[in-house]
Amino acid sequence: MKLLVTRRMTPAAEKALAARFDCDFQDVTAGLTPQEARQALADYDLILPTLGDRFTAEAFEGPIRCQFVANFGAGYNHIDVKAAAAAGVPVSNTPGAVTDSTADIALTLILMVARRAGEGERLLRAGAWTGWQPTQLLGTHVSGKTVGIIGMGRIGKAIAQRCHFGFGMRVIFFNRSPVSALGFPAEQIDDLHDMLAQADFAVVAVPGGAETRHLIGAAEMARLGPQGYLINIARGDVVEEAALIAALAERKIAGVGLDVFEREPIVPEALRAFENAVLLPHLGTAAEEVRTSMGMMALDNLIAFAEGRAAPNRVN
Ligand SMILES: NC(=O)C1=CN([C@@H]2O[C@H](COP(=O)(O)OP(=O)(O)OC[C@H]3O[C@@H](n4cnc5c(N)ncnc54)[C@H](O)[C@@H]3O)[C@@H](O)[C@H]2O)C=CC1
Ligand SMILES: O=CC(=O)O
Repeated sequence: MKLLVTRRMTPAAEKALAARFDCDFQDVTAGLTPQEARQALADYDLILPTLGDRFTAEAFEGPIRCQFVANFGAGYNHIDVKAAAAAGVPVSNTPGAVTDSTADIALTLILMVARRAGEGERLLRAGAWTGWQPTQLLGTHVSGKTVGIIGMGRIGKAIAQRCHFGFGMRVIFFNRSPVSALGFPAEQIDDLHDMLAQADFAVVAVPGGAETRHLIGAAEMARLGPQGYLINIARGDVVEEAALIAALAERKIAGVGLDVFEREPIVPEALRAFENAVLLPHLGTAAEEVRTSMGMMALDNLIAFAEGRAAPNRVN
């Protein structure tokens, strides 16, 4: 079967994919446009896409040869999975493989923004460090503070674990359905605004898509308050970027740590200008082993489909 892999993968993942399927590895950095996605659906039996490839409803409107789309990544908001199902194309993702590394990046952002690490490094690299001072670059102590997690799924739980066991933090969370048996103390709060008002660090870990678009806007940042930090490792458009820029300018929140942006790879100049904004280029899963595991998981789904078995991570 002919498989389109829309980006280059790790050598181990490419080797495993090429051993099983007739692969075209696209050596590009830009994602597929809806027109290119439509062409790919017409030309290939199988597709392994990733975020940035725009498999919109329009992409599924043309003639379709493709029988299975195995997304490389946990988030699949770039694929219209309802349109895919209507066109008879099953879609899978790679949950679990991404969990620990993405939780680690959330903790990286919490620590960097609270302890002003980016700001300190910029100062040092600029040759402006004059030596240790008792009152220089004073940040916020993370241990013992309250973390409020929005979306207590796989990644949310892994973040909560790290915060509880690693930093002795109080854990509170908001989730659309009840969550139990976490194995450590954590309080579910059903009102997002109430939860934000209690949080020192609010961490966004919900899936992207129409339901969560701009879930965090001006009103939510006002609830977090001038001592509160906002962290987003989920999808950029869950946080209303214009409202975030206004909140930072008006000092309505203490700072922000972002791994994701509304219009990646565009990061507004206004956002880049804030010293209290830590900005990472979507590094959540950027570790060799993790990207290989993601590739292997996508491959497992493709093999299951090709052998007539149920794909383990089907989402539609
Ligand atoms: N920065 C990065 O590199 C990465 C980002 N991600 C993003 O993280 C997201 C979450 O991943 P997982 O934890 O594996 O997913 P998951 O499906 O295990 O967890 C999502 C949680 O959010 C909750 N939820 C969904 N909609 C909600 C809403 N409207 N309000 C409140 N709660 C809601 C669900 O009930 C679930 O508990 C992915 O969909 C992806 O977009 C994932 C991996 C890496
Ligand atoms: O953003 C990455 C993903 O796996 O989703």
